This record gives sequence, C-alpha cells and structure tokens, in this order.
Amino acid sequence: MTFREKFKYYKQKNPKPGFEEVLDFSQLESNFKGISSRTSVCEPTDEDLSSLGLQEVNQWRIFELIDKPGLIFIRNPFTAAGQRLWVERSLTEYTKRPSKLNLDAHGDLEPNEDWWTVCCRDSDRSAVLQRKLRWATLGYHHNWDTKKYSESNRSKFPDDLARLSRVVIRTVLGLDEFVAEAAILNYYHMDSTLSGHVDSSETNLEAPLISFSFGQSAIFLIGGTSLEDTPTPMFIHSGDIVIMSGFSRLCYHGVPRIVPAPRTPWDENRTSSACSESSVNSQDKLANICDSWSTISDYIKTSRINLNVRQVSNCSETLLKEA
Ligand SMILES: O=C(O)CCC(=O)C(=O)O
Ligand SMILES: [Fe+2]
Repeated sequence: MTFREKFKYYKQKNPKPGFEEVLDFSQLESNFKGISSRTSVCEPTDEDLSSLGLQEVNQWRIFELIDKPGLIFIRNPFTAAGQRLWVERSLTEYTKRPSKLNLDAHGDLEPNEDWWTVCCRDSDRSAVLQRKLRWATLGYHHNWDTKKYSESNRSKFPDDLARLSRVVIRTVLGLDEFVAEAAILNYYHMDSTLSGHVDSSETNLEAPLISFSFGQSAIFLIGGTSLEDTPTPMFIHSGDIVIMSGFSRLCYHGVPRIVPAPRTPWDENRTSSACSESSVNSQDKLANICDSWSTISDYIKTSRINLNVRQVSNCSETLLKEA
C-alpha cells in the first residue's frame, strides 16, 4: 500500500480501522521482528537528568527500525513530574512571544495578549482559543509558504528545550555537536491529522531531527523516501521520543490519527503536596505548575503536543545565506 492509501485507512472514521498492525513499543519487551534494541552510548549527569525530568538511563528502552536505519524510538524516558514540566512549558512558555503561532494571522489575540493567559482568565474565549492553536514556531521560524528559514525571521531558541534535545541525542547517538535552532510545536486535538511530508527545509540534512510527544497518543506513519513505499504504522504515546537520523531523516512521515492515551503518565505520582516533588529542582517553577495544573490537565485530556526540534545550519556560528 502506498503512503496515501495507508494514511487514508488510518484516518477513516467509519468503519474504524483495525490497529493490529500498529507497532506498540510500550508492549515490546525485547527483539521483535523488524526492530532492534539499542543501548545508550553515554551517561548524562544526574543534574541533567533531574533538571530535564528524565529517568535514570538504565530505565530507557531504545529501539531502531531495521528497515528504516536511523529511525530511533525511545520509549517514554520521562518521570511523571518531567512530563508535567514539558507539557506546562509547551502551553505556558513556548506559546509566548517571540514564538510565532498560527493564531497570529487570525486576529484572535490583541498584540499585548498571550494565548495561555487568555485561556486561563477568559472562559468565554478559552474554548475557541484552545481549539484554534495548531502550531508554534521557535528559533528559526518555519516559513510555511516559502519553506525557507531566514536570519530575518529568527528568535532565540529556548535554552531548556535545546539542552533536552542535546542531552538525549548525545546519550543515544553519542553525537556532541547537535545544536537545536528551530522547533515546530504541533498542538493536536482528537480529530487533527498531519499529512505526509519530508522535512527538508533545513540546510543541514545530516543533523538528526528529534521529536517529543506528550498527552494523547498518535498513530505515526513512517514511510520511505518515495510515497510509493509502504509506511510502517506505530503508536507514539506520551513521553515517547522519535529521532530521525541517517537514512530515515528524509523519509515521508505523517500523523493520520490521534487516539486516546491508554495511560496518563502525566497524572501519576501526584500527591496533594505535589509541589514537593523532587525530580525537578526549581521550587518556584513547581509552585507555578501546581497553580495552573488543573487547566493544563483539562487541555491535555483531549490534546497531543509534539515538539519537533531541528538543527538548521551546518555550524551554529555561521549565519544562513539569504537566497
Ligand atoms: O506529530 C508528530 O509526531 C510529527 C510532526 C512532524 O512530523 C513535523 O512537525 O514535521
Ligand atoms: Fe515532520
């Protein structure tokens, strides 16, 4: 089946598709047909693990698809508090200026308003605004029309997300040079899809792309370098990380369906004194999370967030040549 045929199959509402063929890494214990297990190649510091909300590396389960070399899947390596931290940042921080949002073009927000603050404070506008947010871009802002990145359309990339990306790539691939320069944050609702595409706008196509997902689950299709190649369907659950490196970096992929999460790890280990959780070190930060957690938790019950991080240039010090 071609990419389009598989996409249509998994997208269809009536009748509902069968999920028997969908790879579920949360159910795989060891080697499974077509999949190899990998081990980490480096050890992050305890400080990195705790501030990034990651579990000890001996708990990580890392897989690679044998027929898509370089497609690496890390089964949720986050702690429950870590999941809350990244969900919270994705909603409250990364949606603030200088990020660019799809909403900017719609005139739904006044220039002095930010999306999350209005969502929390204005119940009349909240439902519409929550539904309308589909993407945010950080760092080099992806230009959806020209598909080109440019120095004149660039803002500072958040340090915390850059560090998370670098630490995971170093731990799994042993690559020290990765510099996060651009991200697309995708905000999906239960009926959202993302059609098949290849991410090839980056000047540096040798650098891996890393994506983090939280909240509801997705069926993700990873195909080949041609739309004629039959794609492999897999579930991406909350906390899972996908790295597209090597051959797989230029493979077609897309999200035909969002499915209810079988588990809600972001809600685990919360006690009434959740603010004393120790895996993330800033108490102030956690106090803030606790304040707005019920709004965040309602949002994530019917949404999926994907943070899609890329290196753009060949070397972070050189500026992109303007075409
Ligand atoms: O949501 C996903 O898992 C994939 C998103 C993606 O492919 C992209 O943003 O380019
Ligand atoms: Fe993509």
